[in-house]
Amino acid sequence: MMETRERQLIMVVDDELSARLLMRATLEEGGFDVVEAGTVKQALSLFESTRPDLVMLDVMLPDGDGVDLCASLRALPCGRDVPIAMVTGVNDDTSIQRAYQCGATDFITKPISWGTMANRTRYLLRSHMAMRELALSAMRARLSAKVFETSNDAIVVCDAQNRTVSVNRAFESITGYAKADVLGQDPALLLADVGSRIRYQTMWENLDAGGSWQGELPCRRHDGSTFPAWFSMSVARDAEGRPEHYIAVFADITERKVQEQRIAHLAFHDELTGLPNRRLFSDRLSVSLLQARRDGHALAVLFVDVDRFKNINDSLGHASGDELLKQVAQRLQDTVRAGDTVARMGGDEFVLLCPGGDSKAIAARAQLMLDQLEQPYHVMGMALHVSSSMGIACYPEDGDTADVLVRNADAAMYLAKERGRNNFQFYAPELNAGILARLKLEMDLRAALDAGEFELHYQPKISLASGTLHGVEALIRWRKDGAMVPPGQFIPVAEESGLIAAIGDWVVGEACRQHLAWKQAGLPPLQVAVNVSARQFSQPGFATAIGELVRAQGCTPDAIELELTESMLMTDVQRAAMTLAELKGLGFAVAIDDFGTGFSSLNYLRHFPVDVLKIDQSFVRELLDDRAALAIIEAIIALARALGMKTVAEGVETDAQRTLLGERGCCSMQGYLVARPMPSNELAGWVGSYQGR
Ligand SMILES: Nc1nc2c(ncn2[C@@H]2O[C@H](COP(=O)(O)O[C@H]3[C@@H](O)[C@H](n4cnc5c(=O)[nH]c(N)nc54)O[C@@H]3COP(=O)(O)O)[C@@H](O)[C@H]2O)c(=O)[nH]1
Repeated sequence: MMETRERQLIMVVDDELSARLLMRATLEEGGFDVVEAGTVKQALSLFESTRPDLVMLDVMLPDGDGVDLCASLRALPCGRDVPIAMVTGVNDDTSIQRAYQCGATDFITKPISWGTMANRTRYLLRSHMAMRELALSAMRARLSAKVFETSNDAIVVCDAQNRTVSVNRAFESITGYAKADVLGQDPALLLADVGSRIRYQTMWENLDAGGSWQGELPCRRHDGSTFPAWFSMSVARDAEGRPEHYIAVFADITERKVQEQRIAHLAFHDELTGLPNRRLFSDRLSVSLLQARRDGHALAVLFVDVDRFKNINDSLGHASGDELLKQVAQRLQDTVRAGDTVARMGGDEFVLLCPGGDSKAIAARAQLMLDQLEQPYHVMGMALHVSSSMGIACYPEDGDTADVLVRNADAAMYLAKERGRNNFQFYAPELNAGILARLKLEMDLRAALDAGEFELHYQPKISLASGTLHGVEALIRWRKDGAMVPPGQFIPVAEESGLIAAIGDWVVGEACRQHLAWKQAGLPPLQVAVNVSARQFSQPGFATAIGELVRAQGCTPDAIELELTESMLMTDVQRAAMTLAELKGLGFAVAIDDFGTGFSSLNYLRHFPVDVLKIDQSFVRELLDDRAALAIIEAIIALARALGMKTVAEGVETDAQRTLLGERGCCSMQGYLVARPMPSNELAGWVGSYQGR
């Protein structure tokens, strides 16, 4: 209210009208505005509505006591801070005493000196204002002192000559200096070294130019230990703009620096082993390549992969796997020379950068490393025998960028795996993308078998005459990274690499297990047909081995039908005939798959103890449109009949195909018309709902 008024407002409270009028006239003439009240009641209401800057209050009022009114005004929120002058008789000591207790500011004694009244009022207002400002600045000073003392940051105040005039408690605890040690001193005594003194100079230049500065300065404590400090410096100037005080606020940022360093370390290092990570390795390799190019030196990149690491991780747990990786990392570090870099690329893959050296020297070092890596590891109380494989790419012959060298070393590592693991291979340009993809697929296949990523799907086989279900064909599937890989994409690779033997054994074992499971679940006896690869069939002792495998599962061989192809039998007819005889002797059923597509000597066929000829789906597909296809099917059916064999038509997709096959005397069929291959858990439901059509 006061700010918006042009003249200060005085409230005069007196029961005598003449006294009020006189007071009004005097004050208005003296430059004030005046409001009047004659009673306590009027005074209270007028005070609240006008908020005067000063109150002149007579002690005697008709409806109460002026001293009580003073107390009531003070009790109002807007009355706490208004000067109240009591107008009283000279000898009224008791009233004066009481009035002071009730919050009166001053006294004007009667008879009133009207000539000095306006000046007296002005003085009253001014002194009240001064008192108020004094109280405010005292409060601010108390606050500043409190902030100064309780701040967690150290505060140093220096005079214009940069002599310390004040420090707070945080300064003492951070630096270990007592206040007495530093008063009058240049705070430069805190600086840790020459470097920080140079920065201190820069700080002064900035401070003089801009009035403030922020930055890091390494400092030394009283006990000689050092710490990084973050400073905020400012200048307080006098009215003429001359520096009066320099104020430095600083914090010990040791902890923050440790955290920052940790974060920076993590960005470039592997958390498990502490080795440089892919990013740092790539940086170092790029720098080394620049040097090698400039100096005409060679360098080698060695890619190391722990053999069968997944097995260890899966069987012994991740904690053991981690421990093993840490030990591998340590051994690699122990074998490299100063200037080499060992990094972890992720998983069980490590990579080394070895500047200089010819391929002979690199080979010797690679062998040394492999020897070290092959020594037993002691993990969680166990001795683990683990080897590693290594691929090497050299600059300049195998690439001249970091990416290419690492990629080629990786490719060479796959070759080392392919060549039996626990060896190193140099990159060769013949290791092109196609070969690499195949090598990778092969490695993945090995891992898939260990990881249980294969599953069997089953396709029902039904009698064409009765519609009854009499067996299923087991077809392998690979569940890789959530997607299903069809066998056509991996069986050929499994065959070439020899992995098919292990996969084939798994298929037979799984088929037996499932046959028994369905039997126990009350399903009709379902003979399971499994596909046998040429490589399996040609293995010496195949019949005995598969017989033992089936019995080991608790099955009899008649639960299994072995599907072979014509070409398998025709490669070495005599051997094939003997193996077939053995298989038959053990009780297995045998079918010739895809019959009619390969080269068969019908003469030999009569010596093969085979139960079923499977008519290839290529003939079935053409059956209705191509007379030749129908003729071949009729011939196969006739041949089978003559030799006492059954026939199964594959890939039947339409009713017309099924009808025609039935009319021509084919015994059984399988195909999408009846059911697609399905997982074992779906088959039980399918059997329940199958109507036998
Ligand atoms: N050595 C092993 N070989 C195996 C094994 N499991 C499968 N295979 C061989 O892979 C080839 C491809 O098999 P797949 O992709 O499973 O295809 C089979 C059927 O799904 C498919 N089929 C069945 N009915 C129909 C149909 O109505 N239409 C249509 N277009 N396709 C159909 O045909 C394939 C049957 O193959 P097969 O009876 O074996 O000739 C394949 O050559 C398999 O032999 C394995 O465990 N080991």
